[in-house]
Amino acid sequence: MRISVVTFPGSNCDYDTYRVCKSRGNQTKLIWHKDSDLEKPDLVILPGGFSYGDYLRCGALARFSPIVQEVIAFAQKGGLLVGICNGFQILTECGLLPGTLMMNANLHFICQHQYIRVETEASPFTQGIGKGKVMDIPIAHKEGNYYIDPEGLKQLIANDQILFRYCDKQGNINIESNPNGSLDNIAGICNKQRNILGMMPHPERSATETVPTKDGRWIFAAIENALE
Ligand SMILES: NC(=O)CC[C@H](N)C(=O)O
Repeated sequence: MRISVVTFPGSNCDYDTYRVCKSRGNQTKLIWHKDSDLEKPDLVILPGGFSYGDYLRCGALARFSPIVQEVIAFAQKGGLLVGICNGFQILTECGLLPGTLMMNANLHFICQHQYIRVETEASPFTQGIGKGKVMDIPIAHKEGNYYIDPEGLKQLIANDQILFRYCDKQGNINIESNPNGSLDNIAGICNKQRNILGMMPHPERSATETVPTKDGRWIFAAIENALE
């Protein structure tokens, strides 16, 4: 499949994401944020990093980059769009995903291995992985504390939009297995139409032979199968 990975000034996971996508046999391109052409992708990824230095609020300035209009148009036509970490923050800033990502509860940047649980298979990003599957996928962020108002949370649950929750090795979801204070241990969600994924953990950092955990590959494989 054809994948476009967008680079913003300050992105630092763009090349990792590019490399993983390419190594899996996908035709992959890096697209500069000032470009206005996504080059006909099947999947667009907004990678992690510190776009515009995280000034103001993570993702708040990146949403004004020229390419973002193309990304929105692509997603509105049903194209598959994934925002990882800073990419997730940008998607909430654009209004493509509901809720917001606040400062971590402990006010620190957290970089660690993290277990997350697949909450539903009903999405192109999780199909075939298995509901309840526990995956070790690293996190690295300071503003990953997901929040949405009570009505919004009700909608997310009712529409089965919560794809991943933070958990422990056994899959238990509780305050101890919540690294950043996220409401309801939410680690990743999709939109109502189910073509946009935002997640704080980094699947691209756990998808190659050279790293100790490879669970991110489940997510790339699910998307590839969905687009086959
Ligand atoms: N790895 C990332 O994408 C980090 C996102 C953002 N800079 C934060 O610290 O929250």
